Amino acid sequence: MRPHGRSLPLRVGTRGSPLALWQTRYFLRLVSGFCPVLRAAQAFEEHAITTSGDRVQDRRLADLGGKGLFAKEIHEALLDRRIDFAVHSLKDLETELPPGIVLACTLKREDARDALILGPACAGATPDPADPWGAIPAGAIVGTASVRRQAQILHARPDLRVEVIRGNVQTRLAKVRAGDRYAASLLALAGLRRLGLEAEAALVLDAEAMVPAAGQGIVGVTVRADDTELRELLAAIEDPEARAVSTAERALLAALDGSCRTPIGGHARLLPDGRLHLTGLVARPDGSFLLKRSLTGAVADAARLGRTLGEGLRADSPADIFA
Ligand SMILES: NCc1[nH]cc(CCC(=O)O)c1CC(=O)O
Repeated sequence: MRPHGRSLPLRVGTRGSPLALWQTRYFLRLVSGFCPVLRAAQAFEEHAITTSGDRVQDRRLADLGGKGLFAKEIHEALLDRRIDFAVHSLKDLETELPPGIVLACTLKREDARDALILGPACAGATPDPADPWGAIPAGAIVGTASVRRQAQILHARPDLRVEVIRGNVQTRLAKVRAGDRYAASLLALAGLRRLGLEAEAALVLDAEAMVPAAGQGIVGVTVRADDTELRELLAAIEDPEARAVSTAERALLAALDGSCRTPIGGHARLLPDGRLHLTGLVARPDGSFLLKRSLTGAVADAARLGRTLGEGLRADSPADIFA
């Protein structure tokens, strides 16, 4: 397959962080491996785009009401035809895309789990998978900007304090290592692996102990809905398993319709028998309420599975969570 009559280079939009650029190059390797015309040195042009989310320094995205803050400027560039497609961390991409933009493909998932990062205050403690929080001293500060991680930590360890930590993966690791504020933090194992920083993880948290975010570890590519040529090309490199699990997870998220202030987790996996197993979590940010449930169903029903689980979780959560 080749993009007929298309002028090269194809322009790919991405955020500018080291992880975003890694993901973009990974995607470009995949497409060019599939399409010989795109193997030429000048076939692609990277457009690093600073998003509103990147400008947020010290606040929680939740406090800015910001769904889609990491993608707004990228969507605009796509609709304005300044780029041809865009590469995203799926977990940062809102469930409802702007009209005219589609999620054209999802790439093979990297590990979806969160990793525990321990600073000098936890030195000497040997992390125990059976008691993942045991290595963190009583009353210590855990740095995270994610209400999902915050709620699950505080539910397990109400004595801990959570403070916002921001910046890209490397910045956050440096802040924990400095040891002057945060005793520990949590990061997606996927990001650490892709940046060659997996050794920074003291422990990988089981997806049941710390339910990951919907789409975590999956790279998604968006294009204009009317760009049939690129949609076809991208469909060819789609990973069907990543599509199935992300469809279930994103339908769960959409059904819960939480704001960014609502701690929500969603994680699906394929069972050996080929069915889809989806776990969903809803909580209060302070961890005083936490509801976690799972459902199993057919891959063909991924969206319905997510919606059903989401609606059930919503119905059985106290009203203040969705207020
Ligand atoms: N919100 C930031 C973000 N978006 C995607 C990843 C990691 C990579 C991924 O989940 O695909 C991260 C960092 C983190 O949560 O540690």
